[in-house]
Amino acid sequence: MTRGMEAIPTNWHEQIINLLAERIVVTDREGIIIYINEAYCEFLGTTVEEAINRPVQDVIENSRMHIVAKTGKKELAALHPINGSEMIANRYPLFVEGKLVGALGTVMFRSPEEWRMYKTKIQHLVEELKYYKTKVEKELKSKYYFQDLIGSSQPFLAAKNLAERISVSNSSVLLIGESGTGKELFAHAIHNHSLRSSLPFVAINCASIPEHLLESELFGYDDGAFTGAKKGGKKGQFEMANNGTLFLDEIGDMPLSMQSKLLRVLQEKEVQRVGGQKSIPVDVRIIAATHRDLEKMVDEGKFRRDLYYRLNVIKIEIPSLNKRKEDIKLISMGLLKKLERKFFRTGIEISKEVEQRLMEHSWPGNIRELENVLERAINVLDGQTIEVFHLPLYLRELELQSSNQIDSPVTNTKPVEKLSSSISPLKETLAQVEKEAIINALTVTNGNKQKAARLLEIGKTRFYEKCKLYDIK
Ligand SMILES: Nc1ncnc2c1ncn2[C@@H]1O[C@H](COP(=O)(O)OP(=O)(O)OP(=O)(O)O)[C@@H](O)[C@H]1O
Repeated sequence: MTRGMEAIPTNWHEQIINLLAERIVVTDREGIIIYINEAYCEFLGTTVEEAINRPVQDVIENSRMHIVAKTGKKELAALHPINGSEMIANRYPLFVEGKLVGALGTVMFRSPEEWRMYKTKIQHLVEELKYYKTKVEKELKSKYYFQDLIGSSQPFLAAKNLAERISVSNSSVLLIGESGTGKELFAHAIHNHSLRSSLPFVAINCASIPEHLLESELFGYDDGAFTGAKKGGKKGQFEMANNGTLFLDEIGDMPLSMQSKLLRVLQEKEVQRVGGQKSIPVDVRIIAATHRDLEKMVDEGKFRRDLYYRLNVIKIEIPSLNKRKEDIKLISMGLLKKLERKFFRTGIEISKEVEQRLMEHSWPGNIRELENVLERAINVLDGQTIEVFHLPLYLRELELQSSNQIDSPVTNTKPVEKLSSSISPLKETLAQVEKEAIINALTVTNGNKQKAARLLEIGKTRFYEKCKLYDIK
């Protein structure tokens, strides 16, 4: 029995070829057309007789067939403008007995209508893909640069200069600083200044992920690793950050069991997905951050010493805002510019008295708190100048060191009756102060209860109880 092409009668060949691709052209190595079908010629407004034996670029506008016939490199699904339409062309080199002899070209769509129909069908898929691509790019891209880090005080510049200098190295970085001092901003800037800047920057907050999910978040999981696991498994943050930077925020809050697993990955430079057998190599630069005293935690057995040494290759301490008060004005100006863009406003200023209050407050929530204070002020501001009455209560009632605006008990001249009427039972006053402190802490932390509890230095459970007591949502 005959098998293969020999079984097909020769006079069928042309029809079969034409059915496979309505427009087809074949050239020799020099790009001279040796075959072109009628459909193609009709579309080009020529005839087979006129086209044969002519250089392909003289017959088909924008053709690259002569190039493929020379390079031997195929070009698939290339956009090819012909007669004002964008056709999709495939160009293949032809090899006979291992020798490049010419090229074969096909046009994938038989008419612009056909292309349009197809295009409509795939258009929404393309748009969906574009949407997810931008989303992923945004999430995996670091947003801040060193020029976004405002401050000219000596301790801040020392931290910033050190961070800039060590950006290019691959060593692990440990950022230490109170909440809201800009640790995340530093991490972004270091990545953006490094050789990995065009590669992913993945940030993970170790405190905000429930302990039982942290492992699969970091290392991913394989198909069927646990009930509810996504089909086909899921990449972990280590794999997502491959070749780039992984920012482990709040590393001090990582449970001890996870610390050992993290250490293993850092030592072996490979991850194993939850429920998986395979080791996946990863090349990731680690930037870790915490507001906690890791050395003390190590001494207390709450943080692994070996992991601490591994992370603490380059330590950068970011000064808290009250240690660089000379930066407050500059930072406020920078934040106002940012907020003006957000609120579509211009020319906002702060009054001298507000400036003084900003200088005298202790800023437990650091720059995040300052940002929230200014944002709140803009929200209630009708004119251009932020005045004291635009500030939150705790700043309005701040006792100024260098002014006599608020009467001190010694110089107080209010009548006794007036004074006694303003005095409430101690229990009530204390409750009021407690309530305000909680509200302020929540303002400073953008409503993050865990962080607020930390600022107030009370446990989470007590914090929640107090919120319930004072009806704070
Ligand atoms: N030097 C700076 N110049 C301008 N803005 C800053 C600076 N540092 C921090 N910020 C702003 O302050 C806010 C808090 O910064 P960031 O989130 O980086 O702090 P953090 O130390 O990581 O806080 P946390 O420990 O609570 O996560 C952000 O909105 C950031 O834009």
